Amino acid sequence: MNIVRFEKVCKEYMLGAEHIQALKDIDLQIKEGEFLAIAGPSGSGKSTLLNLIGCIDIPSSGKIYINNVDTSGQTPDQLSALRARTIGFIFQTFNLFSVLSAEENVEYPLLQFKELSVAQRRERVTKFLDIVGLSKFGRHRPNQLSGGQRQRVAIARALATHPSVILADEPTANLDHKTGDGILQLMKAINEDNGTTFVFSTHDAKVMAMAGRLVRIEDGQLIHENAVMHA
Ligand SMILES: Nc1ncnc2c1ncn2[C@@H]1O[C@H](COP(=O)(O)OP(=O)(O)OP(=O)(O)O)[C@@H](O)[C@H]1O
Repeated sequence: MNIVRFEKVCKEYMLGAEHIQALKDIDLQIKEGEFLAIAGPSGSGKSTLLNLIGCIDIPSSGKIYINNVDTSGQTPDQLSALRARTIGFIFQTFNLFSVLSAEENVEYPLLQFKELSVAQRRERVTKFLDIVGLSKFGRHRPNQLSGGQRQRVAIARALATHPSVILADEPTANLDHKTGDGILQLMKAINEDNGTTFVFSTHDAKVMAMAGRLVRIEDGQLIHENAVMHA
């Protein structure tokens, strides 16, 4: 099943009087269970594309379907509910709450799901901190964790809501090579073990090489796609 479908999607920004065409006629389909990299140089449109998939932003024209739901017909409230239930986010700067412990950071997005009991929330927190290898660090605050550990907390937080797809905007950009490698390996293992769909942007060739599928973007256009044989 397609989790994401873009049909002739364009995104324009106005910068003063200047018209910036950030994305042009993007046609893209992302299937359940993919481990997909979006690669391209700085300014090519990777973040814009991820923001549109994540319903953080809306297209100037074209259609975006998430789980076969046409997002163009949705109100801002409906879009934010769709986002909360369907999309997990991982950021290059981790974006954890510094005053909350690792456990509390993972629990935070679950607080809006009124159908979950306290026990069910705790169960998910324990499960996903375990999956990312941080069972012993639940009480630590972000400033008591390394960069790689912080990104692992962010991955657990993204997984906790059981999203259809996890979007990661340059998830290794602020990590040294070895730590970044570990984060990618972890995402890949979660993809293989649980079938979680990941879409991540990168301009790092080593990160691209780990993708199941690579989508290249340049000047706001998809230039070619290929399956990565050794992934
Ligand atoms: N809010 C905005 N207002 C105006 N222009 C924008 C805005 N956001 C992005 N752009 C422009 O759209 C284009 C694509 O930007 P985008 O951030 O998607 O690129 P990127 O590939 O993610 O770059 P990087 O790798 O440097 O993060 C760029 O020309 C950028 O300057």
